[in-house]
Amino acid sequence: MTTATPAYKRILLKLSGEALMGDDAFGINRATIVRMVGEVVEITRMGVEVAVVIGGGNIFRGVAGGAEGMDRATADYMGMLATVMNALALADAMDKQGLTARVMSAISIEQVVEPYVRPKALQYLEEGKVVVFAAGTGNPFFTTDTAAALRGAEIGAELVLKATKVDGVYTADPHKDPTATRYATLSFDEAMVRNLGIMDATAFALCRDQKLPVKVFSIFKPGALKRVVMGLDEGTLVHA
Ligand SMILES: Nc1ncnc2c1ncn2[C@@H]1O[C@H](COP(=O)(O)OP(=O)(O)OP(=O)(O)O)[C@@H](O)[C@H]1O
Ligand SMILES: O=c1ccn([C@@H]2O[C@H](COP(=O)(O)O)[C@@H](O)[C@H]2O)c(=O)[nH]1
Repeated sequence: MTTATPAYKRILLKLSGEALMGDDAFGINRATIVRMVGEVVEITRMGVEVAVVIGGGNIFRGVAGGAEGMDRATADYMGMLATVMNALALADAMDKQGLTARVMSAISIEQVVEPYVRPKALQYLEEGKVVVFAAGTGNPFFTTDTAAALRGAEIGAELVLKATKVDGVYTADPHKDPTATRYATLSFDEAMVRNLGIMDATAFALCRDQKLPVKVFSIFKPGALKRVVMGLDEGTLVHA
């Protein structure tokens, strides 16, 4: 364990699936996942208990053409399965860097990964293992951001860290509007009223009701994850 004192004991890290692509058009970029896991290793060495919810955009958007015109719920199950693939890749990369990771799935595929059982997840976290939550909430019509809010509340995380491609919440999508400016902090109500597309309203509402703050930051900025965990000024804080 390093001497740096973290500001949080237990966190829920939401990793964007699209961030796993690195500069590739879809899929998982090996160097990118290795680098991201390296940052997770650093914060676990500080004694922080880490649970991860992984998105599926890197795989699911790659097959979205095939899902066009499909029944929405069926397409959503495909999306959830994509997150299981990402979770397996992430846990494998974690194991290779000396972390003990356990993947828990919200949908039952027991030959592949163990099912999500809350007391078991809590036990793993207390043992210092990283828990990777796969398959989102297990329900169609939701997102992995909502899964992050849900699991974060269930495990008693002190903060949800949304690790993404942008370095915070902007007045508009910065990829579409170059004049957009970044908030240092804002409330859940402001984020919902202004319809800021960084997270869906269901996720924001759940975090607001559970008084679970969210930090949005760039996973591409080296050291940013550690800075957030240290309580330093990084990204955007969304609060109740
Ligand atoms: N107001 C805003 N501030 C910042 N980013 C925004 C905003 N509105 C939309 N975005 C977009 O949201 C994206 C972040 O969402 P991200 O892709 O991480 O989410 P996701 O859909 O949860 O992940 P996944 O790739 O796993 O589906 C940014 O890349 C940015 O383009
Ligand atoms: O609880 C959930 C979580 C996800 N989905 C489906 O999976 C894809 C990928 O998740 P992202 O949050 O976009 O990374 C999502 O588009 C949904 O289709 C779901 O149905 N339920």
